Amino acid sequence: MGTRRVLVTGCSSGIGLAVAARLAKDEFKRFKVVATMRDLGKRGPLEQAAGDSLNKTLEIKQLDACCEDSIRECVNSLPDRRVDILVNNAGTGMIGPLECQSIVDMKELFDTNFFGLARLVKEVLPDMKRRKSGHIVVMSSVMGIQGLLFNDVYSASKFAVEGFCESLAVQALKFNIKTTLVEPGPVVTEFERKVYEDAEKMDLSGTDEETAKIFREVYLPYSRKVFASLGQTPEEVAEQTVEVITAKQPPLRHQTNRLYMPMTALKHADPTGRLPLDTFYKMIFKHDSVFNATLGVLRMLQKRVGKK
Ligand SMILES: NC(=O)C1=CN([C@@H]2O[C@H](COP(=O)(O)OP(=O)(O)OC[C@H]3O[C@@H](n4cnc5c(N)ncnc54)[C@H](OP(=O)(O)O)[C@@H]3O)[C@@H](O)[C@H]2O)C=CC1
Ligand SMILES: CC1=C(/C=C/C(C)=C/C=C/C(C)=C/C=O)C(C)(C)CCC1
Repeated sequence: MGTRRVLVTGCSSGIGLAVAARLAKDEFKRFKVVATMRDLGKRGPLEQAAGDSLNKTLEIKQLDACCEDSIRECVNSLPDRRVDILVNNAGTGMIGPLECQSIVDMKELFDTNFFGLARLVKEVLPDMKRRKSGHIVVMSSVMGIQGLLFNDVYSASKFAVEGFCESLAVQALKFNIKTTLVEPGPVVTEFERKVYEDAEKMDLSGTDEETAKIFREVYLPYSRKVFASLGQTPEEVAEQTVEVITAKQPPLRHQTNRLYMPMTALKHADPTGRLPLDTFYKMIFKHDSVFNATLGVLRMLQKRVGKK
């Protein structure tokens, strides 16, 4: 197989940056990376991470996932408009009590996380179909499989992403186009910094005192603990994304964090939904005993399997 052109979105930081740099530095030089970001003023960290590969196996282009014209302009600028692999990574987070979040902000989140994907796929799919080859790789989340309290809107956006890809994958396969949803658990990136910074500043006067207290005193500290104990690096997620891209038969879904898998497995273990609901309830509201015990078990597992 010759060199494959990979278009990655959201490369100014985090997972997108790590994926673009990792692909560009591939020891077998299998990829030509088109690393995109909406604000080229933020290209510094990627240029640094790309090192010698910059302007050789990696080029940086402007692309805003919320703007069809910018997507078209970027794809039109590529020889034959050819994108062999799309890594749809651009996305943002949002946490907090629903009553404190505006519909405008929710729509903005969906505009990036869901409609951004729809715009990108609409742009590259027809050419992939004509060529009868391609791979659509999408940065979803464990929250695309399973909701988490105070992540209602973010989780909904990732469920939308999952439904979209699962539906499209069947038709795509008919044209020899592969689809993969990469599903990371917590990853230590700007994403984490931004959501917690927003949460600290959040005006909680729109909700009742009990909910505000649960968010501030239970959810925030515990979820931060989860990031600290289970959080992966963007490089770990990038490594697994490359494995998915180079697999002979790429999976439809790939969870990157083995330590988070017991959580997502609950969903499939009980179709009534009671098991994950009751377990999460206990972990959160009876956290002193159950939550700490769970973290203890996960840490033990972590030592055994290595942090993956
Ligand atoms: N971090 C985590 O815990 C997890 C993250 N994910 C998913 O991984 C993906 C990457 O997130 P992560 O690397 O962690 O977070 P970062 O905040 O570090 O990176 C997000 C990237 O998306 C870009 N972006 C946001 N909006 C747009 C847009 N409209 N057009 C183009 N680019 C845009 C950001 O650009 P800019 O700098 O301009 O804002 C940035 O480059 C997201 O889809 C996220 O949902 C999934 C599971 C866990
Ligand atoms: C609070 C809490 C949890 C937190 C999970 C977190 C914080 C997951 C974050 C995932 C992210 C950030 C995905 C991004 O797409 C658990 C472990 C489910 C157990 C129940 C209590």
